[in-house]
Amino acid sequence: MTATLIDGKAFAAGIRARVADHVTRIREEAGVTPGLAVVLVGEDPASQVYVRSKGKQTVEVGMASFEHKLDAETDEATLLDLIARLNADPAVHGILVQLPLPPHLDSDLVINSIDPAKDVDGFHISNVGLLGTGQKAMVPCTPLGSLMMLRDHHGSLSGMNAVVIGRSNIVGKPMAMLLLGDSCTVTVAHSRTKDLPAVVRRADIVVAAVGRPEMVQGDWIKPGATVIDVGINRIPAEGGKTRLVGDVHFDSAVQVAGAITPVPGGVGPMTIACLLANTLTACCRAHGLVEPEGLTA
Ligand SMILES: Nc1nc(=O)c2c([nH]1)NC[C@@H]1CN(c3ccc(C(=O)N[C@@H](CCC(=O)O)C(=O)O)cc3)C=[N+]21
Repeated sequence: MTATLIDGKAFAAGIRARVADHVTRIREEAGVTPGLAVVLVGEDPASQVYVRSKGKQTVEVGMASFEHKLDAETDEATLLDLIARLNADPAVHGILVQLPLPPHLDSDLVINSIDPAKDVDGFHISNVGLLGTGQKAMVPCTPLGSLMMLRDHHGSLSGMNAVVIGRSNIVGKPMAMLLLGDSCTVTVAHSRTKDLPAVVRRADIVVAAVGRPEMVQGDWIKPGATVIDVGINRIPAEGGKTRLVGDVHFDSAVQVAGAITPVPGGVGPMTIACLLANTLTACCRAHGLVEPEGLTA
């Protein structure tokens, strides 16, 4: 038996269509256009590609896109000054500072200087605290997109055993909070976890977010489990080319799992779709407008 493929690319297109509808509606009813500002420091080529595709999709759903590219040597005061201006700009409802920042910049300080109401990444300490206590927050995009696919596939997640592999602030920890919020029994595994394969074998839901290409093997997966592969790793391929793989060894896992997300075309497109959804949500909250349904946690 082979697993059902969870098509993140198609799912994300559906979310963008719903976002676009709601954007039209609030423009007609309230004369408001949501705006997303993306700040990129330095010239990492992968980041540039990613920022360009976010900008394009932002415009496609009818929102305003503001891109700020600063050179790699930008000092902290200059970056904080830009964030202060974006915080004060009524045309900007969402602010994303592309991570990682160059090492001379303190990313915690930078993120915590963003107005929490505009923090569409959900990385500000206020949003982390709100999510952790079950209050209305801006929810990090990758975990939110992963949760949407899980809810869509299963209906209720209540009582399921979920194992999150990875404890990062951007994926592992918020993913664990969201799964707990949906009444899963959650285990957060990481590089020091003893007998990781045995821990993963207990899971009805596996979320792999470690950043190690193809680490999770098919024989670690409980038959019928749902596997969400958050990894996006570029590895060498034949003929001097490269290819994208996840943190899960897809060819072996697909034989055992009940459902699995592919890479590319799984979590990645959902991350961007949720960024747009969060920007719309932030805009609606800022203006006291009706929020779109089913696009938040
Ligand atoms: N503050 C901040 N927030 C982020 O959300 C953030 C960030 N910084 N820094 C960089 C990472 C990376 N990231 C991706 C999102 C979508 C795809 C994506 O759509 N990938 C496609 C494939 C793209 C390709 O072919 O290269 C896919 O998986 O199908 C990839 C990477 C968001 N990030």
